[in-house]
Amino acid sequence: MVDKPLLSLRDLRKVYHLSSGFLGMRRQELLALDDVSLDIPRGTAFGLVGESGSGKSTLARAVMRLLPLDGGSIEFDGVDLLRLKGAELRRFRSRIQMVFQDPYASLNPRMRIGDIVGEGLLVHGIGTRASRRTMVCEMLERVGLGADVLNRYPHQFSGGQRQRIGIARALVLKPELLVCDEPVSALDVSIQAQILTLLQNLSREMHLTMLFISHDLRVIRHMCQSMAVMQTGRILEQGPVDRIYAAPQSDYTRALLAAVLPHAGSGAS
Ligand SMILES: Nc1ncnc2c1ncn2[C@@H]1O[C@H](COP(=O)(O)OP(=O)(O)OP(=O)(O)O)[C@@H](O)[C@H]1O
Repeated sequence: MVDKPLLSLRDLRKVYHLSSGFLGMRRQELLALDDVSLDIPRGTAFGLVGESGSGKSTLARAVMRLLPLDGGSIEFDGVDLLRLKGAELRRFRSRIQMVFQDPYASLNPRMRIGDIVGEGLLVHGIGTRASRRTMVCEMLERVGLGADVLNRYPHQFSGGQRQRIGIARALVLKPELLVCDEPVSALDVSIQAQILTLLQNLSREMHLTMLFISHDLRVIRHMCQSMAVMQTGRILEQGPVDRIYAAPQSDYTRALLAAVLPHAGSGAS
């Protein structure tokens, strides 16, 4: 029997309303998600690629329930996420966590690392003060940082280390779904592979399901089993990564592939 997907998106629709002209009198609409549907099986990584402005971050924010939608449904572990409110929604929030693109902007500069990583545990009322500290130290160790960082501040760390802190903050809650929105694109190339390997290892050890957003097709191929290609709010094609790399269906995907992998999809292996 095939497992039900952990995450199922059906016909997601998001319209941004933009004001322009004199006193913002002219209203324009931008369709950022245009009937987006996809399924992510439990324990797999699903890649989302597309150029800047194609709607990837909008999709991520919608899954995190950080943004109201204009249509569609989000089912997580068989539950309609868009219907949840209050305490029920808070419970679900700990099961879906996010790693952000910019480790400089996404960590509060005035908070100590121990408090940043432990904040989710506190908010969700998990553990005692002492057990939260233990969980935070263990998680920091798993991302390659020692307990000596607990009382330090984000500015004392490099970009790669800050992203490790962002990963620890997300994973200390032991989520089932991890949404990674361009988690390495703000980092030096030399650091990117280390962070991707860390995410891969933790994902395996913690049985994570991942929605992995990137504009870099090489990163998607490295990390994901299936993928979708987005353009102007629509999914152009989706399927197993190997199939899309070997036989892209759309000209847009072919062009994206040709830009980074000159031999992909050309029939050559
Ligand atoms: N808050 C907002 N208000 C109005 N328009 C927005 C808002 N957020 C995003 N947009 C627009 O919606 C479209 C999709 O943006 P989104 O950030 O989701 O794309 P993206 O694929 O993640 O791009 P990037 O890779 O640059 O982050 C873009 O045209 C963007 O300008």
